[in-house]
Amino acid sequence: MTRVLVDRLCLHFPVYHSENSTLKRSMASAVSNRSGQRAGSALVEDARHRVTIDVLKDISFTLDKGERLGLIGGNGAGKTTLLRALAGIYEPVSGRVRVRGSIGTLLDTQLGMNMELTGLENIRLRCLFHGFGQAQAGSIAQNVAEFAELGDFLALPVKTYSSGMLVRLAFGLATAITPDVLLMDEWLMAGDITFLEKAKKRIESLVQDSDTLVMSSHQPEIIRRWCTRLIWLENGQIRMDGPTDAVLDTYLAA
Ligand SMILES: Nc1ncnc2c1ncn2[C@@H]1O[C@H](COP(=O)(O)OP(=O)(O)OP(=O)(O)O)[C@@H](O)[C@H]1O
Repeated sequence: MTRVLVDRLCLHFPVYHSENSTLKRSMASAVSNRSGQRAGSALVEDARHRVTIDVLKDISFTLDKGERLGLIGGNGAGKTTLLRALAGIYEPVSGRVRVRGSIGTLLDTQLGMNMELTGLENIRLRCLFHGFGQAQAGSIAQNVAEFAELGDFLALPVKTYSSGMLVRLAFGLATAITPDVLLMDEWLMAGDITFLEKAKKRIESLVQDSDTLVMSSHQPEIIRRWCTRLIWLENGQIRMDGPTDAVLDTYLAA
């Protein structure tokens, strides 16, 4: 069963809006011609003289149930943007993205979190969103409370949390519900040592239980342990797609 379909996905971001800017003029002059892109550059000037960064260019792949895909590539290659496009946060400029089944995201601590509500209210809201009944919502709330160890803070608005506390809540919540497709960016590293150890154990069991995984990482040992397949992104394009060892060995040797 195909869980994820990405078909000729293209995504770009405008880098400048103002008409009379020195920055815009200097960026535009970096683009060799007005209709296209300079070889090897991500900068493009379109027909309306807007300078944009071409972040993802013609990305196509499918993922079957059970596959664990790692995204690798240098800084700015487009890994996070691709994860966000899979999560539905970014709409494709062209091409399409289809994900079949429930999606769980570990991309950003504030994603899906209402900062005005308390920790407990955020947990209940997420359960409501997933259509869970009261009993299941209660056990998820207990599970998150035990994991996050936030005590009385769970009854306070999330905007009063420190960044480490927010990570505990977001991470606990995101990992309490096992999705069909788990999308995960680099580890959320804003925690203390005890928390990171707990987080590692919890994420390992979530990765095992989710049937399909897409994760971005710069850590070869994590990639080898968790991924069955790798896509190497370079300047927003797929440079290589294949079994983990083959792609990682080529990437590390390059
Ligand atoms: N909201 C945005 N507006 C403009 N440019 C953006 C935006 N988000 C990302 N970019 C650009 O898109 C490109 C790809 O960024 P992305 O974060 O996807 O890379 P990455 O492969 O995840 O990098 P890293 O390994 O450094 O996290 C970069 O050139 C970045 O500057």
